[in-house]
Amino acid sequence: MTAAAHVNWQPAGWRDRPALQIPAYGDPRALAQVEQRLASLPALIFPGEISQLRERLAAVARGEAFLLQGGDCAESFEEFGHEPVESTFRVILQMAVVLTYAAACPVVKVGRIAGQFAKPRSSDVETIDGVTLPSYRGDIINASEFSPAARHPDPARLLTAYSHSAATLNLLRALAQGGFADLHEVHRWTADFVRSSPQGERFEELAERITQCLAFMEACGFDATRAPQLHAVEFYTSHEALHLHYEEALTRLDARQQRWYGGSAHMLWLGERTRKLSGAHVEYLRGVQNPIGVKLGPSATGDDVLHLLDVLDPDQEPGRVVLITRMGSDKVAERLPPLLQAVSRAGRTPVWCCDPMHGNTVSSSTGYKTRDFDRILGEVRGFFAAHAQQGTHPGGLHFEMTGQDVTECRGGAQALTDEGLSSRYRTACDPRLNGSQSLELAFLIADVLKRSRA
Ligand SMILES: O=C[C@H](O)[C@H](O)COP(=O)(O)O
Ligand SMILES: C=C(OP(=O)(O)O)C(=O)O
Repeated sequence: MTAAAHVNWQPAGWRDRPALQIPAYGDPRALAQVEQRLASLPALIFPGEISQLRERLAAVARGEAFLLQGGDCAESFEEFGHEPVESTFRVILQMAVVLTYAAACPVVKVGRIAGQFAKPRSSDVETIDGVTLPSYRGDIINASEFSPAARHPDPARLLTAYSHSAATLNLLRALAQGGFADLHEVHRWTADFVRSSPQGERFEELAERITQCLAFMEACGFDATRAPQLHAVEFYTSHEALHLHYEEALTRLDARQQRWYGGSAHMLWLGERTRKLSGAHVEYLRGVQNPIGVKLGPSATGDDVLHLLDVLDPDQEPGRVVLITRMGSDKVAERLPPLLQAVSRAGRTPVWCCDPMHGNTVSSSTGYKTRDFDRILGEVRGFFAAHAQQGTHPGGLHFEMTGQDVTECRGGAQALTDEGLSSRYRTACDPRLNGSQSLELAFLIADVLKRSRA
């Protein structure tokens, strides 16, 4: 958006629009105090980083790079600590290495992390054994425990979300820049529980080839100390911009460019349930400079997408919008091509990204929300096939995943079944791929990506 366009935009402008999925707070004064406090704290990210990510995404849109976005469905205050952050970071690194090696193209790494605390829900209430309470909406709003006190929206949680995000980001910056992500350390990235699995062994072979390549190049005189790309990675954060009180309070004006930016994450996305043109979420997101993701489910039409692009990206800026399609494995072949055609015909070149998680959620016979590994892979294959047919660029993938050894999605080489789900089902909301399933998927997708780029 040009600087002039901001004349008609203010961070609080969303308040005049219907704001879906944000609960009413019982004590508006307490909420306002928290907002004031947040507004006085430093932004978590800086405008230069946003510009850099926009450049990287522009390369993805041109077909010169690939986007990998992944992380928790919902981050949790209780599970917070070094281990969950490091394990997710290392699996994203592993997946990125697998994809980079196969497709010989740079992978832009974006975590659903350091702020993914608000969840849109299908129903406002949950009923258990005849008791009805407000739904759990993510730790920034209420707690998942099923009691009236826990489900009450508490404004103090916004401050906790901010401090958890700041600490997570601090760790991510250290992991990305401080030696852990050095390509010479590639052998150390595999978690113990994955190491002896077929995908762990396959990764070890790849790591060995990379190590040999580095040794060969260094023997030929290549000075690795002068190649910063080998020693550190760029890692960006993202979350759904759902809780607009939080987002507004962290919005800052970049004095140099006279443009607003969202200071809570590098990339923000608009959810499938809040993408109505006249709604508060679109109004907020149109005014910030961050790259904007837009979730598109099976009901989205070509016109819906074009109208959203007109509002969110009126100047057709490279790297501004990432269209994240989540159709379901059974619908992707029918629903995706009309969107690709409409957008191409309009001469638009957004990043196209596939979220194979949210259209593939089912209930297990044992009462858990789950997703099947094969259907996840099926949607990814359908995404690549639709792009190949339409001549558009399949730019990236978006996963709900964790580096930990959870049992939330069925299938994969681990052959998790309904009965196995209960042993380590820990998600606060939707089922995630575990570290082993994520790596397995990366190897399978690497083959598809390689063919698509060839
Ligand atoms: O992550 C996405 C949504 O918040 C989630 O799928 C909603 O789940 P629900 O349908 O159980 O509310
Ligand atoms: C809520 C999410 O997705 P969607 O808006 O696609 O349902 C999500 O990615 O957390």
